[in-house]
Order: sequence, then structure tokens, then C-alpha cells
Amino acid sequence: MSPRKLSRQQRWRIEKIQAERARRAERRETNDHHREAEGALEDERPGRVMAHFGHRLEVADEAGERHLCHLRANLDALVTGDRVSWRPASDGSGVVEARLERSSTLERPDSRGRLRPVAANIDRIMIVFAAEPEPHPNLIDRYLVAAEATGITPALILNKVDLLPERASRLHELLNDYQRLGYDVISASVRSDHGLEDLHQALLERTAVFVGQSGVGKSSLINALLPDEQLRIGELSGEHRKGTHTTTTARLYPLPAGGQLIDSPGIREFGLGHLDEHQVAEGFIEFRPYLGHCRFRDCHHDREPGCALREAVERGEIASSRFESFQHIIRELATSTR
Ligand SMILES: Nc1nc2c(ncn2[C@@H]2O[C@H](COP(=O)(O)OP(=O)(O)OP(=O)(O)O)[C@@H](O)[C@H]2O)c(=O)[nH]1
Ligand SMILES: [Zn+2]
Repeated sequence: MSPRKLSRQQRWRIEKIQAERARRAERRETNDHHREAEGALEDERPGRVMAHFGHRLEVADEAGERHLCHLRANLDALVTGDRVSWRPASDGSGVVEARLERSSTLERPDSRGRLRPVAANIDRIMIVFAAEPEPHPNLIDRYLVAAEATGITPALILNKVDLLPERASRLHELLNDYQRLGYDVISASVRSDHGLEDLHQALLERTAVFVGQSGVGKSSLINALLPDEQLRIGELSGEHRKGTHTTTTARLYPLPAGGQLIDSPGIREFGLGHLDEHQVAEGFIEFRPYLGHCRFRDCHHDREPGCALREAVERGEIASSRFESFQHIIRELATSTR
């Protein structure tokens, strides 16, 4: 067994012990409707939520086999990507016993504007943009800020590099700046089959989501990565898109080369939402060392004297384009919450 496997196994055991404790505590408090069926269930084992169907869940076991599972009435809402502890029944179905701790959660507002988790345990947010439609200035920063606020590492994908070579090379230059900041940047073309190998590599052993504005080629990229899945371009633009129940359609797809991706229309629509000024500043990762060092504690990093960010821009330590982009976003937030 490889060292990697071993540590994963160990991690699972630790998580399982914690989950077990939580479950026992919950059990003491609630009636257990499934008690009579228990004799027919096998031992608990790890699994991952692949999709939701009303009150049932599709759970993949460690071999990737899928089981339609009931869940204990006392479990709080599970989402696609959740790691769970479940017990198989003799008929191939199963019962989910506990949810393991989440390493990350992606939230979206529901119809009443309250944030709800829609997917869990995501390691990468792949921000897709394209030579066409050309990204607005500061669109990349907006997506990065939103991604940084989730705590999930973002990566940038420039798609359609087959189109408009001049524009693509301009965007490449822009992307070099982001690479210097530490972001992974991948250029791709679904049309000319370019960059897909890099994309596969970037997704190995990870769970990713694809986000980005309409028409940049998210569906096309996902289809290229998942040739066997029934995920056609346009499939998601129908009825689901209008509904408020998009969260239930999130699905986890295992990639043939390893790694997984979670997709739903609700996940693709990914924006700044409700962030405050501080979160926006934190979302510009190169600002972080300077935050808290301004003369005024409540500095808005605008025209205040002794602003550590502005001074860093003047010394050339922060790109003025990023600082302007920051101010632009802050001003917009201020108008939208006024
Ligand atoms: N030239 C070129 N066209 C592409 C490429 N990738 C996607 N397209 C085209 O761009 C259009 C939009 O692609 P989609 O995959 O539907 O884009 P999307 O981001 O999923 O769009 P939404 O569903 O609206 O969010 C389609 O007509 C694709 O054929 C590419 O690499 N090169
Ligand atoms: Zn300041």
C-alpha cells in the first residue's frame, strides 16, 4: 500500500471516530426509526454523496459503485460532495449514518436570499474565461475575490485560445501577472484540443467546480473532460436554470483520468454576493501582508493618509491595476448595499 493510501486510510479512521461520537450523541436525543432494519445492515464504511433525489442520496463507495441511500432523519442536510459514513443493506441500497467534517463548503443564496450549502469538499474553483466573450477589465479579480472568500484555491483557465490570436496573446500577458501572484493558469481550446492534458493534470486527486460567465465554454470543457457522461452542451440551460431548486441538481462526476468535478447551473453562477470590504481586501492575496498596517484602523484604502496599501502601490510592490480593481469593487459594493 502506498504511503498516500495509508494516510488517507488513517484520516478516514480519525474522521470516522469523530463522526461516530457525533452520531451517538444524536442518537441519545432522537428516536431511531430505522432501528428494526438494523439487523440487515452491514458495517459502516466511507462513501461520497454523488447526487440528491429528494429524500434519497446517491452514494459512491470506495470502489466507485453507487448506492441509493436513505438517510437518518436526524442528519442535517447533506450536499453533493459530502463524505459520509454509510451501511449497505442486502438489496444494494443503504443508510447514511453520519456526515464527516467538510474541508470546504460552497454556498449559494436560496430563493429568500439565505446562504445554503450546495456542494462540499471542493479543492479547486476553475475560473473559466475566454478570448470571446472578452472578459471585462477586473472580471478576473472579481471571480478571484469570490473564490478566495470560500477558502477554496482558484485556478484560471483561458479557453478558446484558437480564436483571435492577438487578443489571446494580450490575455496571456495579463495572465502572466496572475501566475506571478501564485495562481495556476491553464490555456485551453476545446476546438483545437489544446490544454486538455494540462487540465486533466490539474484535476488529478481533486474535486473541482467550473465557474465563469456565460459562453466561455464551461460545458464544452466539461464535455471534453467527461466524454462518456450524458452531459451535453445546452442540457443545463433548460428548465433547471429558471428554477430555484437548482441546488438539488448538483452532481459529482468522476473523471476518467482521476479527480472529480461537481456541476450544476447554481454552482456555475458564482459571484461576489454579500462580501464586505474586509473580505474583498483579503481576496487580493498580495494585499494580505499589508492589511492591518494602515495608519487608521478603519482605513478604506481610498485617500486616507498612511494607507499601507497605497504606499505599497507607490513602491511598486502591488500592481496599480489590481489596486484600482480593488477600489472599483469596493465602490460597487458600497452602492449596492446603500
Ligand atoms: N472557437 C472555440 N469555440 C469554443 C471553444 N469552447 C467552446 N466554444 C464555443 O463557445 C460556445 C459556448 O460554449 P459553452 O460550452 O456552451 O459555454 P458555457 O460557458 O457552458 O456557457 P453557459 O452554458 O451559457 O454558461 C459554444 O458555441 C461552443 O461551441 C473553443 O475552445 N474554441
Ligand atoms: Zn489603507
